[in-house]
Amino acid sequence: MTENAQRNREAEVNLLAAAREAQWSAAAFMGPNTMKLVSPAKVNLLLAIGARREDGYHDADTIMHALALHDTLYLCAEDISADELAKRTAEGASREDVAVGGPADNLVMTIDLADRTGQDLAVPAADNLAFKAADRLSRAVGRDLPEAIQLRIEKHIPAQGGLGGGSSNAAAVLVGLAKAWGLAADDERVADVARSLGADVAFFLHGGCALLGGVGEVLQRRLETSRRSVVLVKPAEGVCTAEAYKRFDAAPRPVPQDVLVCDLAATRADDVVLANNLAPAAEALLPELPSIREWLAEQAGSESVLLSGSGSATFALVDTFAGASRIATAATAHGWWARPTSLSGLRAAVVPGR
Ligand SMILES: C[C@](O)(CO)[C@H](O)COP(=O)(O)OP(=O)(O)OC[C@H]1O[C@@H](n2ccc(N)nc2=O)[C@H](O)[C@@H]1O
Ligand SMILES: Nc1ncnc2c1ncn2[C@@H]1O[C@H](COP(=O)(O)OP(=O)(O)OP(=O)(O)O)[C@@H](O)[C@H]1O
Repeated sequence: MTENAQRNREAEVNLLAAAREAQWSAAAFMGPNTMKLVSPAKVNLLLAIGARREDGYHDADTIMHALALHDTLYLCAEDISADELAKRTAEGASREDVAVGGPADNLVMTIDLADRTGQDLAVPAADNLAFKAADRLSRAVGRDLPEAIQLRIEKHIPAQGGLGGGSSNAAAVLVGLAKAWGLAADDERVADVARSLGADVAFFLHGGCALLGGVGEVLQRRLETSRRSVVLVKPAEGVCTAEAYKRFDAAPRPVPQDVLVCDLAATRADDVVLANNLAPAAEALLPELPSIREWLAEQAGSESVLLSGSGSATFALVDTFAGASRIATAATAHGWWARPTSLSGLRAAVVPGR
């Protein structure tokens, strides 16, 4: 094939992909039963890990703050006939984007994951936290009639960044299905399922800024949110959260007591002194992380820079969005993924007016 023909072939493929995207967006925007959901990222302003418990999890005091950076989800749940369920279940058996769950294998879910972060994240539907959320909620409320759920996830939050993307997607699905299934917004079964899915999921039901205890899933109280800008910088590699905790156990180091006392008493996000005692363990797993932290500290001052959760995203708090954008542009030139954003009061929520 000549170079030109090759280029034309690639252009055709891109056009096809673009047309498919446009078709999906149009369907999503026009479908009367399709809900649009916002699914924000988070950073941990404080992460104070304590002792390892019997179940392998660690006690944790954490202050999480939602970001304006978010994934967008489109969710459509519809009743189907038993024949249709059987047909879709049979078709789905050989497809990675389809998973079947519910108390009577009655729920067939299709997940279309569009990764906009450049990572090309591919997660089989059955492993997607969004599916696990739907499956567990349907069991918790005993929905056993044939049902189909179509979910589109447009990802802007990089995975394995310590930014809680998967957990936030799960929370958004819980919120969307609670609405579709006529559950009260404060139905305890929604909160219970959230806590069962992972340490970070419950936070996203509240969003904004909050102090959490337990293993990071028990809301203690809310803090006044901040309006500061944020720049996120992440190397190509992620950090596996479980690995970071394992490394932490080899040499546990507490957050300094004076910082902990100050943070546990803080009522405003702006008063929180940044601290994360999981950071040394995560940084030991990924040698590029200390270089990113040092580079960011030169740009924004070391007291404003912290690894988020188990990483691999490091964030810096900056006073202006222009400042965050300037640093993000410079970080991109180093080959890192970087985004300017801001702290926000967002939570996992249905976008109204659709
Ligand atoms: C690092 C943080 O993101 C900070 O917000 C969280 O602590 C982790 O939240 P997450 O990703 O929702 O974590 P999960 O999916 O619940 O747990 C992943 C793994 O991390 C470890 N883990 C997590 C939370 C915790 N308090 N103690 C732990 O030891 C466990 O090995 C667990 O198997
Ligand atoms: N909806 C989802 N979005 C992203 N990742 C998902 C999702 N469902 C399951 N995963 C899996 O979870 C892994 C971690 O993704 P996630 O974005 O939640 O990481 P994280 O930012 O480190 O999370 P946390 O801050 O909660 O530890 C991914 O590598 C992927 O295999």
